[in-house]
This record gives sequence, C-alpha cells and structure tokens, in this order.
Amino acid sequence: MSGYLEASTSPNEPNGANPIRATERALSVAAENADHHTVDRTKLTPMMQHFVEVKEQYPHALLLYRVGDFYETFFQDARRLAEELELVLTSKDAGKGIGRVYMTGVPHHALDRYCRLLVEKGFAIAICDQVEDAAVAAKEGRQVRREVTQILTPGTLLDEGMLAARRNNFLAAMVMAGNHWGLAYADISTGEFLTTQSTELELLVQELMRLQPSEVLIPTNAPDLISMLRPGEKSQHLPECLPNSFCYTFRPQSPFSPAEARQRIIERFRVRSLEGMGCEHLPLGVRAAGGLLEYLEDTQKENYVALQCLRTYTIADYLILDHQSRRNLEITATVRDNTFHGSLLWALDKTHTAMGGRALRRWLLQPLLDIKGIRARHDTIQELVENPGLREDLRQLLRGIYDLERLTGRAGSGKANARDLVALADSLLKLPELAELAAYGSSPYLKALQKVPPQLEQLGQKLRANLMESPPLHLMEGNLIRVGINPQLDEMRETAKGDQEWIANLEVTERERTGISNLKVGFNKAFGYYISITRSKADQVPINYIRKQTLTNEERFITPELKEREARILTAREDLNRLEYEIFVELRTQVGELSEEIRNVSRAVAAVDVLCGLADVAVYQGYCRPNMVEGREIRIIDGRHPVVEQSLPTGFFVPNSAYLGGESVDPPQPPIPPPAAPPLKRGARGEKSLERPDLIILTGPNASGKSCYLRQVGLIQLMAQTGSFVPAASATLGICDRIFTRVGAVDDLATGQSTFMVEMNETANILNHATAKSLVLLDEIGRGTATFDGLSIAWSVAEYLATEIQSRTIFATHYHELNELASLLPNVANYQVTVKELADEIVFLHQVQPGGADKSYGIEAGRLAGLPTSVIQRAKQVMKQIEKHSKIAVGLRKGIQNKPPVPDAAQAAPMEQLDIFSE
Ligand SMILES: Nc1ncnc2c1ncn2[C@@H]1O[C@H](COP(=O)(O)OP(=O)(O)OP(=O)(O)O)[C@@H](O)[C@H]1O
Repeated sequence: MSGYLEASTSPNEPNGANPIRATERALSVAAENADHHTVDRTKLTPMMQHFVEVKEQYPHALLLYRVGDFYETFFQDARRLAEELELVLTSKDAGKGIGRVYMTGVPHHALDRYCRLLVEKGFAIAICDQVEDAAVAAKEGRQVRREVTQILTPGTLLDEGMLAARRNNFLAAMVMAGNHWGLAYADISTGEFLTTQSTELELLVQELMRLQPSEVLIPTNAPDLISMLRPGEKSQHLPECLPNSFCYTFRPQSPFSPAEARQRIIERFRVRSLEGMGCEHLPLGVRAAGGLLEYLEDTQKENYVALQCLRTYTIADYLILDHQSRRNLEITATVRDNTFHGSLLWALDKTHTAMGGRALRRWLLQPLLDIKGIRARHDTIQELVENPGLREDLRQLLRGIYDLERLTGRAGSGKANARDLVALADSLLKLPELAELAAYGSSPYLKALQKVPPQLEQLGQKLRANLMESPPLHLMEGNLIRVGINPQLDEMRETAKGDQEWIANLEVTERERTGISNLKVGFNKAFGYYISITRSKADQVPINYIRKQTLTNEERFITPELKEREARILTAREDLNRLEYEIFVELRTQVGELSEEIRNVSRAVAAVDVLCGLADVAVYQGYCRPNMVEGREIRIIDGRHPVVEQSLPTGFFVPNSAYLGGESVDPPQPPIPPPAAPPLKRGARGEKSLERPDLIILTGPNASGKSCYLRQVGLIQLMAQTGSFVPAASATLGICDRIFTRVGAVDDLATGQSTFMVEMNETANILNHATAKSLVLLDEIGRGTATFDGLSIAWSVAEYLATEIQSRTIFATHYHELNELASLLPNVANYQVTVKELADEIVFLHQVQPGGADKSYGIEAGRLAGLPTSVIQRAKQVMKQIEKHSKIAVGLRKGIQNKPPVPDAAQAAPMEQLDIFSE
C-alpha cells in the first residue's frame, strides 16, 4: 500500500489525516453520489465541475488531475485507481449539497511509475496538468488553469521506461467489410507505419496474433459505449471473430471513412496521391491507416509523432504461420511456461543492438516466400561466416550503437533529453566507420550499409560539438551547451562569472575581515546564500550582518551585498538556462527533421546486426547454408533441433535426416494395389517417389523424440525462410507457403473448449487451409477420444493429407495401425524413432529410421515415471489380454478395403466401429 497514504495527509486533503477513517467515511457517504454522470453539477465546487467536464471528454481514460503536488482522481475513476494500484480510497468534499465523493491520488513525482503500471494493465490515462503558476491564479482569486496535456494508451507510448527495448509496441487499426478487411499498424516509438488489405477474417486474426499489438482501434457506430476494452473484457460491440486477448479502443466511424482517411494521409505525408505508397488500390487499408492517424492526432496533442511514410505489404508475400503453430514451434516463447528462455529467439538472438533484437523477432514471425530475398540474407551470412575478421569488427562497432530508431522518435516528438541526443550523436558518428567496414563486403545487406547520407555524420558532429559531454537529465538546469557555441550565451556566462567568483571567495575574504576562522558560506532553497557562524562567535559579527536564522549551534546571516549578488546570479542563471534550453530544442528539432534518413539507416544497421548474430550462431553451432530450391523438396541431412541441442551437453543430441516431397523419379508401384484406395491427384507436382514421400507416419515409444523431430523439421524450414543458416549437415529446401503444427492440445478453459474439441478445431483448420506447398506437422491426432474414434479420425486425416492435399506431412502417432497406409498409398512412408531393448529396460537412441515401430513401451515409460510396481504388473497383464483378443488390425484393414473409391471424404461410408475389448 503506498501513494495516497501520503496523499491523504497532503494539503490537498485537509480532512484526510486518517486514511482508514477516511476510507470508511468515503464508502458510507460517497457511495450514493459516486457517479460523475449523474451528480448534480450545479452543486459541485468549481474544481469538481471542471474535473467532470474534462472527464466527459475522455470517457475511456482514467483522468489524473493535478492538484498541488498530487495527481488526484474522483468518482468511479478513484475506485478503479485504488483497486488497480492498491492505493487507499478516500474521499473529498465535492460541494455543498453533494458531500464527499470518492478520491484517490498519487504524488506527482511517482506519476511515471503508476502510469506504467496502469498502461501494463491495459488502461488509457489522461493527464490533466496545471498549465499556469498556481500563485498567479490564487492572487487573482480564481481556479488555476488546467488542461489535458498527455494521453497515455497502451499503443501510444514513447517513454523509454514504458517500452520493452527488444520488441515493438504496435498500435493497430482495422476496418472490416463483410469478409474483407484492412489493417494498419504503427510503432510510434520507431516510426514504422504499414497497411495491408485482404479477405478472410481468419487471416486478419492471424495477422493480429503475429503483431501482438498493444492496442487495436475499431470504428463503431454504437452510441454511449465504453470506448476501451481491456484484455479479457467482453463487449457486444467487439466482432465475434476477434480474440479478446487484446486491448480494443472503439473509435467513431468518420475518421475511418474513405474520403477523410485518404485526405488525412495525403496531408500528413504531404503527397498528391496515395500511388507512391502503393495503397491507392487498397481502400480498406487506407481507411484503417487514416483512422490510426486521427487517433494519434487526438491522443498525442502537441507531441508530434515522427512516423515514417506509410508502406503497403501483402500477407501473401510471407510464410503464413497461424498462432497455434507459432506457439507450438516455440518461436518467441515456450509452450510450457511462456518464457523467452528456451524459445527459438532465445537460441538465435546474438544481436548487439535493440533495433537488431526487434528486427530478428519480426523476421522470425514473418519468414519470406521470395527465394531471391531469402538468398540475399543467406549470401550475407555466408560472407560473414567466411570472413570472421569483418564479422568481429562489425559486431564490435554495433555494440556501441544505441537505439537510433527510438532516440530519433523521441527527438521528433520533442521528448528526447540531452543525454538522448548525446547517445544519438555517438551512434551517428559510428555510421561512417560501419559503412567503411561494410565496403569490404559484397553481399546485399552489407552493400546497403555502405550508403550513409553525409548529413547524418554532420549532424552527429554538430550534436557532439554543441552538447556537454555528460549533460544533466533535466533540461531546465543548464549545463547542456558547451562554451564557444553561442556568443550571447558565452557573454551571459562571463557576466555571471564575476558574481559567482565573488561568492566563491566570500568565505576567505570574510574570515580575514572578521577574524572568525570557522565562518562558512552556505546555500539553501529557503534563504538562498547565507553566512554561518557558530553561536559562541555570534557577538563578533560585523555591523552589516543581518541575522536570518538561529539554530542550536549556529547563527545564519545575510548581507545586503550578498543578496544583491545572489539576485543577479539567480536571474542570470534563469536566463542562461532558458537560452541553453532554446539552443537544445533547436538541435532536437534538427534531429527530428532528419528522422526519415536516420531511420532508413537504422533499418540497414538492424539487418546487419541480425545477420552478424546469425552468422555467429552458424559458426559456433555448426549450421549449414540451406540450398533453397523451387519445388517441394525437403531434404535435411543430419538435422538438429536448434533449442534442444543448445540445452544438452555438446555431442548429446542425435542428428536425424528428413526426406519429404519428392519430385518424379521412377514412381514405384504400391506393393499391394489397394482396390478401394482413392487415386492420387496429379497435377500439383507430377509423380511420387517413395524416396521422398509426402507423408511420413512416425511411430516410436513415449519420450523417444518424435515431437522433437517433428518440431526440428518445422524449425529448420522456418529458419531457412527467415534467412538463417540451419542446424544440419546439409539441407535442400523448397519454399513452403505455410507451416502447420498440431502438437498435444490442452483444454482451452478461456473459450470453454475441451482438449478434443481444440484438437479437432486445429485439425479442421489445417485440412481446410493446407496446400501442396505446405508443411504439416501433426503430433498425436485423435488421442483425446475413444481409441477407435481416435484411430479412425487419425487414419482419415492422414489419408486426406496424403491424397487430397498432398502437403508434406509428418504424422507422429502411437497408432501403429497407421503404418498400413504406407502399403496402400505410394506417397506415404513409415519411419520410427528407435530404442534398444535390454533385459529389463529400454534405452532411447533418438534415431529416426525407416520402418514402423511395433511396440509402444508405454508401460515402460510409466515405470520410468515412477508408477507403483503393482500398477505396472497389472498393466502388463491387461495388455497381454488385449493383444490376444483385439481385432483392431484386422478390422481396420477390412474397413479400409470397404471404403468406396470416392476421394471425397464427405461421401465416404462410415467405418465400422470395432470393439477393442470384445472376444
Ligand atoms: N534427437 C535427439 N537427441 C537427443 N535427445 C533427444 C532427441 N530427441 C529427443 N530427445 C530428448 O528426448 C526427450 C523426449 O522427446 P520427445 O518429447 O520428442 O518425445 P516423444 O516421442 O514425442 O514423446 P511422447 O510420445 O511421450 O510425446 C526430449 O525432451 C529430449 O530431451
């Protein structure tokens, strides 16, 4: 408990000396009139009237209202603030006939800390400041003038302390029209601003899940709605297809209208048409972007946001990963405990700059489809791998480069302090060196870094020459600008120097004059400069000394001359500080004016940082350059899982190969021509080859490494398309349009879905969206229901993938019966993860080899996990019984052969349900 415990004893709350009593009183007395909507405004005090007026303008935000040294809030906002920040809820008299209303507040110096906590919880905050000297207003007998100076929302943060350095903070805006949608997003701290448009709401959700925006803007017509939904909150105005895990802000329709949005973009970027931005033909994307810009204008007030020119992108240009697959592949966080440690990003991120860290995260979440783009990244990594000297020198330089993107953003919006500009200058001055080094390389990304605009170096030099080496944090304290920069400043400093020296020498001269050897000169805020003398010597002071204060052991004096000098010094200091501030603001504006150029270079720096880091990982982890090819081939020789490998002692990870998606080579005939098996569809890619099947049925005991193998193939493909080298001896990889994974579901309690339903939903999504160019990784389909249902579903899903879709698929399963498929379909092969069986235990070899496993060793796994011996013995007995009497394999084969020769699953006759336990 903190904050308003202090506040309640403040001058703002004369009656609040006992917060507990105040709270009780607040709860009993204020409860009835606690709503600012319904309170009789005519009876409110002038300050409360103003509070309510401002609150009406910002209904979606918590209003923090400056009163003296505190930010206070009243009515419902007070309750909310007290609840969320665990502050004392107290009360304040709101006027005659109204009585007390809820109040809580925070000390002004702790505002940033509390705001950060509130924004993290998904609140918007309107900060209403006193915008004039309270003493002036008091003298004139009126209320001090207050205005909302800042609105903080989760998606519009600029302060360093509120942002995570190595991830973007996106604000998104969307427009939906039937099945079509437009999405714009911006990170106002780095200036990125992009828009896109597409169909299928499912894709919109996936795009939102990729971006993980901190706030999403939705236009709406609904009147009186609470305009902000925090994560987890529900509203009938939120379209059903959208996940409620984000913070949504409802906005009026008009800024999202085609004409207004278009006009706003044109004015903002001072262009004649949207043609150059590539979005003239994307009306929904334009509407979303216009709505986003209007929101920034509305919330950022006088803080100009330095956005880069709007760019257009197409979802189809990137590999599509749905949210589930991204989670299962543990790209940025682990599935088990949602931590960064243990994710792919953790294993690969060796970047030195925050910009590089953010770029790598973006790259991994948005792998490329364009083979040229992928090769450009591979070429650069290869050059950096082959030239370790260049790589090391580049990395050394990158280490000293600060977050240019965000520093520029803060400068552009007038929020940067002098230390920010010094850091920016240091970084800008490293750019020519970086360009010189990059000139030793010939690969695409190094070439891009060779062109650093000369004005950036000049700007760096100017900032360095103008700003003090270590300026203070606050801008009104002086000591910002060096000597020799501004003649007026120098002259003022010279004039002030005489008085300062006089005071500095005063101690010595007065000691001599008075003969008091322990005389001292001091300064405090209340009296300014004073002369201090111990009480025993007080009667020896000269006549011109005026007594000002008596303490236990000392007396403090002033003299008329001392006060005169002091007044001159203070006025001069004020003038000096103001002039220094003005010169600083001028410099900061110049930075803002070059923000586009700085950010363009920053992007090139970030990319080289990412690629240097990936080259380092490639060298130290022994990765290879994948050979990217057109077509569907996946041939990985001795692949490894990039994260599991790093968590095991060196040499412990067992490499495994994978062969999928073969192109035509002497199609072998299926060994047993299945009379009823659906014919393979041709066309997508000609003939099949067993050497590289489309679908692998992967069997093996529990904990043998099936899931690990599955993920490793997915990760290698993803890393390759991100532009990274891959953990394998060699790899030839065709481009994948999508990677799907379905790995052991858990109950989705939030949406009330059972394990099985989650599994079926995910499987349906895969079957409805996978193509022959997709990679599908399935782990244990059909486990969450009765054995026969599960087995039947697993069979038909595998069959559908192999025959109808012909995607490249690895299907890990404990249903060994699925091995039958390989004898029925030419593009299916069986693989198993092997174990060695000793007398009374099994040894995991983690080797993937051709062939199907015939045993599960589930009971052995139970024994290893510590099940009681009697349970293990009993399980063995039961298993023998079942094996003896089960008709499963026979029945299943019968079922397959009975299947009519129609490939359409919907028309297929249901398979007979067999009773595994019947005699
Ligand atoms: N190739 C490998 N080399 C070394 N260790 C491995 C390898 N593959 C997996 N392992 C180890 O084995 C453990 C179990 O692997 P995994 O979870 O993939 O088994 P599984 O066959 O999917 O089990 P289950 O069927 O119970 O889900 C992993 O945590 C990992 O430590």
